[in-house]
Amino acid sequence: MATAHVGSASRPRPGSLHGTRGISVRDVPAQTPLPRGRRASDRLEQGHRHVGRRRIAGLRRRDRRTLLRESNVRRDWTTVREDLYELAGEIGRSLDRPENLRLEDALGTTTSAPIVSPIPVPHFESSAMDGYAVAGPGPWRLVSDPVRSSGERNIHRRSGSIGVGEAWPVLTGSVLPQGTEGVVRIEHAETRGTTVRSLPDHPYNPGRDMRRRGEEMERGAELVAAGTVLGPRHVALLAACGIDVVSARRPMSVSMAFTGNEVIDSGVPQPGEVRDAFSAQFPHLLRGWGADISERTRLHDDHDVIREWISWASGDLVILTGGSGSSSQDFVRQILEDMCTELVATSIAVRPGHPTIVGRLPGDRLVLGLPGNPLAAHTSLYGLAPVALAGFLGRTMPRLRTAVLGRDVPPSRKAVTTLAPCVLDDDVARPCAGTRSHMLSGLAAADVLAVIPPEGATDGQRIDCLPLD
Ligand SMILES: Nc1nc2c(c(=O)[nH]1)N[C@H]1C(S)=C(S)[C@@H](COP(=O)(O)OP(=O)(O)OC[C@H]3O[C@@H](n4cnc5c(N)ncnc54)[C@H](O)[C@@H]3O)O[C@H]1N2
Ligand code: MOO
Repeated sequence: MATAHVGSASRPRPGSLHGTRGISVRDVPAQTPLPRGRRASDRLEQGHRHVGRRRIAGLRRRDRRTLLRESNVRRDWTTVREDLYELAGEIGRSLDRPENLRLEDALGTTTSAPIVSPIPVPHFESSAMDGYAVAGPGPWRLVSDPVRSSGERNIHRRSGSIGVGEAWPVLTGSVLPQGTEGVVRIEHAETRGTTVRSLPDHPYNPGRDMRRRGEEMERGAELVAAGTVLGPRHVALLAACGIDVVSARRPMSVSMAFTGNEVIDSGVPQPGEVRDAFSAQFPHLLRGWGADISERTRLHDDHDVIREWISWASGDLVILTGGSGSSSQDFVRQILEDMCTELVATSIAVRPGHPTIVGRLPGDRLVLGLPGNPLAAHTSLYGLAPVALAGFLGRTMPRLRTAVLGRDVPPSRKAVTTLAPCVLDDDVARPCAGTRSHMLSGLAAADVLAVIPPEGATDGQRIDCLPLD
């Protein structure tokens, strides 16, 4: 990972052309021939290897501006993801706040330690069917009457014992009497008076339809690993094993603001207006990745308003959309470059989404400044937000899936990674139409975002893909 700290700035860095307190930038021109076996993305990151997570807190404003001007180079997309994961992990660990949560409050939280079973599973010998517990070959003599439920009486708990030639009525899940050698299902038995026989077409099999203590898991077996996002299925297993309290990290809280005076919330947009294409679904996407939305709001394009909101945003992760460009009216960029104490990226070598800003705000908060262009905002969100959440919560880095590319994609003219909305046809990713960064029709049709490397990819090549859920 490329890390540069202002404090360690005096060390000369290989490959730097010039330095500002040791932080220097060298942009390798895209047309430079690549050494054998190197990818264009290697070149990009190699050229900028000292541009990365850098602490800028405490710098004088002028030094900060110089640093940012020089560091406003495109960082490799994969490296930005790795650096973001690491920074989010640092912040998550520094806050160190696993909590003991009641199981019913734990859904969607992330376990901070492995959870083991306090009991063997199953924890007692029981019948898997309604019928008769028996011992020895049939016929058998019933030694107990069936019991009937009434009130709070738990008839599954009734215990007893049988000997060879004896039968005992059982229910699915009830304790087997001592001496049981097998269970005869009720529909496979004929009962006359106190005599029970197996029907001729269902001969008795000893050992059948019994649930053995510990056959699924031993006591102490791991039920869920540390770092597991507890879903309904995990909660079911934990409940079945008698777990009442789990040690888990609470979800990462997210504050979201959507900027743009031209953005309208409802109805058909007029010329000069756009209909907000983010706020209806971004919070849901984030919740699906394990976040808790603490704030969502629309903000006017007003420097002071945006700055004030960022200062007070309470989320562990602060997300803004729009204003990420470099014009005098793009306040989000100006404010984040001023406020961030550490910057992972001010520009990413990815298309769409290159103006995305990734950094750390005072108060141990992460920030993503997403572009306003609708496809770019989505590709940045899908590419970065799950990584931030995973790092923060101590989960593993979200996996990319792979697919076979369904057609040639030429090298990128700007040596950037392309996130291409693709339809999945079995294992074949076919690029969609309608994927310029202001368009959404390709994304709506797509199943994945194919990660096309800067050098392009050929028909039939296996490539990474970001899932779109
Ligand atoms: N001179 C340059 N201009 C632009 C560049 C560049 O490199 N040089 N980059 C372009 C790219 S790429 C992007 S992406 C955008 C980044 O724009 P901003 O993040 O500053 O966003 P805005 O200017 O506020 O908006 C851009 C676009 O998106 C629409 N928008 C904004 N919010 C929403 C929303 N909630 N729902 C739907 N659409 C939204 C907004 O109306 C604009 O059309 O800059 C390019 N320009
Ligand atoms: O990079 Mo822009 O973010 O292509 O739309």
